[in-house]
Amino acid sequence: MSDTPVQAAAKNLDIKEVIRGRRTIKKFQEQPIPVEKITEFLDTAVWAPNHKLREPWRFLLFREEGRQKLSEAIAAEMGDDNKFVTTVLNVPTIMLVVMKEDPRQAIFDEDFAATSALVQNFMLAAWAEEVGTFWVTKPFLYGPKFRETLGIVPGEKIVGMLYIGYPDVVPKPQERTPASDKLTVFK
Ligand SMILES: Cc1cc2nc3c(=O)[nH]c(=O)nc-3n(C[C@H](O)[C@H](O)[C@H](O)COP(=O)(O)O)c2cc1C
Repeated sequence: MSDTPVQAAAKNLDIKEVIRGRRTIKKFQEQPIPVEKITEFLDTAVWAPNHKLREPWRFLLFREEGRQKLSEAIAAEMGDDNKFVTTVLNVPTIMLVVMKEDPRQAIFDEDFAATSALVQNFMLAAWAEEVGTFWVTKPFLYGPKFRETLGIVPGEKIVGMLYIGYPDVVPKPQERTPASDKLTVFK
């Protein structure tokens, strides 16, 4: 059984510290994250709220030689001299988060929100174990040749490409606007 909030606090798992401390990591150490670790983070991430428990997501993971396939997909869409063709060969682990697109707008929106919550859960679960992530969105993720090469079919949306690895450089935080500046309270 999971810990109660009081038990979790006793173990010193400070969720606020993890949320505030997480940074987008762009420079990684070379060694890849074991697949078992990624699966562990995902098994935490899938506890994201999702309406009717549709669990509208699936995942494609690229590591070691498998990164070649992702590089090929980018080249198929963008040509060989695009910088991402080589960038993805140097990132230790990359994951595409794919969502099923419901034709009904309201359900699409719910599923997109749920999948985004899953991505944040994943990044926090990883950060809590000193694993860094970078959520990347680029136009080629929408390209038909890129998608076809990877078997992503019409009716599926790529919500994000995540770079994953042990951080080499952790950037300084960029301060956030206090929420109270954007808060309207009706009382
Ligand atoms: C949906 C999404 C897409 C993003 N795409 C990019 C991107 O393509 N390039 C980039 O440099 N950062 C991207 N980011 C990361 C943000 O730039 C980053 O979260 C922001 O600068 C704050 O830094 P922090 O995550 O370290 O707090 C993306 C973030 C989100 C949520």
